[in-house]
Amino acid sequence: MIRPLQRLAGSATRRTVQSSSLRRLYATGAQTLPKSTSPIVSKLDFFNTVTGNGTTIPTYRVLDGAGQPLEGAELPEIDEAFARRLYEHMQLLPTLDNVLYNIQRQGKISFYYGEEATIIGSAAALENDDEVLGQYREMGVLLWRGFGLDKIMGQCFGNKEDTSGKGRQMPVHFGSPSHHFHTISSPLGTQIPQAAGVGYALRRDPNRRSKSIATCYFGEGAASEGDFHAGMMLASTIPSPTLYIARNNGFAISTPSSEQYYGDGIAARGPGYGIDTIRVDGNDVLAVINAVREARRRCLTQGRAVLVEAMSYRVGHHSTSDDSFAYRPRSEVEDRKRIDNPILRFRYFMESQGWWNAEAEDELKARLKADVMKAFKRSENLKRWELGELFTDVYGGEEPWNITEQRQELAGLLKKYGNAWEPWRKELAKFSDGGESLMKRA
Ligand SMILES: Cc1ncc(C[n+]2csc(CCOP(=O)(O)OP(=O)(O)O)c2C)c(N)n1
Ligand SMILES: [K+]
Repeated sequence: MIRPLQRLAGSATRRTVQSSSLRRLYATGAQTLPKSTSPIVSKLDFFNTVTGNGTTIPTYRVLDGAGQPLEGAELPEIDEAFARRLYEHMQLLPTLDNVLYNIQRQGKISFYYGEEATIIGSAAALENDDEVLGQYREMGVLLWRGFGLDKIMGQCFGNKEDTSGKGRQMPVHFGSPSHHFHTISSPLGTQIPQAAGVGYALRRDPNRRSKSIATCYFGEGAASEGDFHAGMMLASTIPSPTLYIARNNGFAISTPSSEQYYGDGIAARGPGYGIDTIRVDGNDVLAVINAVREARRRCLTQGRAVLVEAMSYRVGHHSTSDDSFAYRPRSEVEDRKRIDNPILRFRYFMESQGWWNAEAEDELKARLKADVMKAFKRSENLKRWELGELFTDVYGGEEPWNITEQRQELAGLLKKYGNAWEPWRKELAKFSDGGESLMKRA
């Protein structure tokens, strides 16, 4: 009978034999452990930064705050016409923002909000038929692709110009198959794993393989959703040409990014998934163009995902239902507008090239405002879609029984209460917030 102690001694001997044979295997260079390129170290050392030594990931920029090239920076090759096109589109966003914001205050549409150098710079660096899956601040991509102000207004009003949404979506939830712009959905983060699927579909399509990529925009707040990690995992393990652009604008409504994550932003997560990553100054339109062009090139040549984190600051309120001065000082916003304004920075650059002056600025601002107001006035009077459209376009073939039932129920309700609706809507419009607080109480 073997006593426990002897059994232990016996297994210890076996372990010794095993480890010496392992030692021989290692000595001959044989790989017996899961594949890894990790070097072996004998120092007990924990880490929590990507770059090591406690330093954070750098931010790539080419223009300084005064619009002058940084020493050693390579600017993208752009001519005057292209620079003007960039600048006009950047200026168009705040113009639209102001008009739509004021319309909303009169209760005409639900809400609107926007951003500039990151959106226009990235749009300019993509091909117009790259698939785009946005969050809700990427209207500039559509404008860059020629979507047009009438279509923008049409979607916000839900009128007949809104040919894909047919008034069934919230304002600024655009979608346009012909512009390769997938419909925005309100739940945060859903587009992130979907984009990995779109990228994979492109890779499998013989006509689009190595030509088109999927581009996915999201905020640093959305990156806290589980869908972010699911998307990164998918794009990294089932490789696809998917470009992730994280817009880090410092706030997710009232949550500052300092409370959103404890690590080094969103960029630090890329290497964890083996994804090529860069952090770029999102207020430097030329740096964004360079970074996104190179990211796109990598997506296509490697057939793999790339992550770009664009750093900026949300100077506007989150939306028209938000008063951001409740959670950040007005002076902070004013400072950022003054010190780090993406439009102004590019204007300084244009001026230094002799491509822009005060006269051109005045002309542009007047023209953009007139264009936006014209589109707004036209849109206001256009007919809207029938309510019955609520039930179309989801199911092909015969209408399912439950949809028929819902359609009939709505018809009954409209018959009974339809007359009460119009005055109620007018009542709501009298409120400066479009009746939102009243609805909340109801
Ligand atoms: C799953 C989900 N949770 C919460 C919300 C409410 N919500 C809408 S926008 C938003 C903030 C998003 O912030 P971020 O992703 O950083 O984008 P940003 O608005 O700053 O561009 C929140 C919490 C939502 N739409 N979906
Ligand atoms: K954000």
